[in-house]
Amino acid sequence: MTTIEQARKTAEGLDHLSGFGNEHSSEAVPGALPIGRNSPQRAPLGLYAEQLSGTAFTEPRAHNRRSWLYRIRPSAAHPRFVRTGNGALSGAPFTDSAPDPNRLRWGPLPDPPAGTDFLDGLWTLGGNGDAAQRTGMAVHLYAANSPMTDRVFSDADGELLIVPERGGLLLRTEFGLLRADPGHVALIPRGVRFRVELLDESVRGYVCENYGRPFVLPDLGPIGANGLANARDFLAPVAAYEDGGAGGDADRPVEVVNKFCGNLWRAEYDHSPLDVVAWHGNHLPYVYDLHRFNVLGSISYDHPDPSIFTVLTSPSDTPGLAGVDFVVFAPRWLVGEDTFRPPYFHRNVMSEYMGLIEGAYDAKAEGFVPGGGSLHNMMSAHGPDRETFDRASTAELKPQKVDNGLAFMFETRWPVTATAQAMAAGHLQSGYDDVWQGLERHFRS
Ligand SMILES: O=C(O)Cc1cc(O)ccc1O
Ligand SMILES: [Fe+2]
Repeated sequence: MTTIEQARKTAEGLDHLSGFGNEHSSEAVPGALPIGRNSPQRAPLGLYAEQLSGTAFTEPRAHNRRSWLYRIRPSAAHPRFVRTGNGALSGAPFTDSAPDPNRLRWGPLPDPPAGTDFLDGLWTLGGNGDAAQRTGMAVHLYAANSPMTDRVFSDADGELLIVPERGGLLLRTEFGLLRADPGHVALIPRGVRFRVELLDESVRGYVCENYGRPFVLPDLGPIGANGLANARDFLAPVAAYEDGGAGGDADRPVEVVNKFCGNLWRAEYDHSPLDVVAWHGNHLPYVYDLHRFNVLGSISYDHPDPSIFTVLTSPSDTPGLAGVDFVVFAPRWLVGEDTFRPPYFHRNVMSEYMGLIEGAYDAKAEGFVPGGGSLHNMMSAHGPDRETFDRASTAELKPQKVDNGLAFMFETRWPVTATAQAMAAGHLQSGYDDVWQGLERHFRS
């Protein structure tokens, strides 16, 4: 069997635990989870007990995130980390180019050389804030064609929201296995070790690295108790562990790569750190199928603000102001009467990075393609391109199903500074401004 066939077989029919932010528990071996306490004098089955804290010990109960891991070796048993190359990955603060008020748009990342795994295939587009201050976010793209073999990654800087666009991923995490196909998203919490295997020859997608408060479901206010992303559709893994070196083979060392304050550090372990036999807690990885999103919208007139499409939000200290929102433009009906139905022209104090998972987006006739992305920074004027404006201004307003695409947005409170590599990239499109050329003067006084 090829490694892809093996990964596909493993990814078939994985068990899950459903719910968002829940206190879940799971054991891969019966009896591995202590009952009634976290730190018994001797943990069951000779395991080591270890707490992983995603929030300060003292944060309010409603925000508090931590998990208890029962593992073959404690995480503390590791050699010294040394700096390794960052590749095309970088972290906030982003200072290698000036924040740019122009509308920017990129085509997809070029295919990487053979043998590129998920970690080597990460390419930073830009971001804001400061990883060391635990504020802001980064936008990364990835393109890979090889599984992570004998190596594991963890990000101390933030949680990783992975948005596959091409090809499926099998994520082997400390908490167990998850699969993420295009149209699904996966979240790896801060500090959780994981390895990415591929379910297809070539994979590509987007990553939002969130340095700030962990993503939560948005409040629903007058919407009521249900709707948007429903909590029960978020799936955490069940416990699964590796015993020994890489792939369970004691003689194969494992490279553990840790992203810390923007840089990559590596250490060679003599065992896999994915050796958690049981766990309980709420600092957990999960997957979510974007097709499950319950899209709400206007059933009378006008185009609602896209905040109504928020899947996950990372709150700031200011109520209603997100460090970053993850927003999805999923298939939906448009029925607004006397309404310009596509996204309106606007200037926004928030900065908008958009990507396309499949198909097309209703504000752009051409040029915004799957795997590509656009950046409309703080106060930059944007909206429908000329072709879309002309079409939608004269369209017959019968009920219309928009079901030819899946787009998303990382909307953030601070301007996104693109990296120098993103500003110099061959796939940065020139002439993006032209999509708004030819919007004629129609004024009659
Ligand atoms: O710019 C965009 O395409 C995203 C967007 C969509 C929408 O429906 C309303 C506002 C907005 O910023
Ligand atoms: Fe916008």
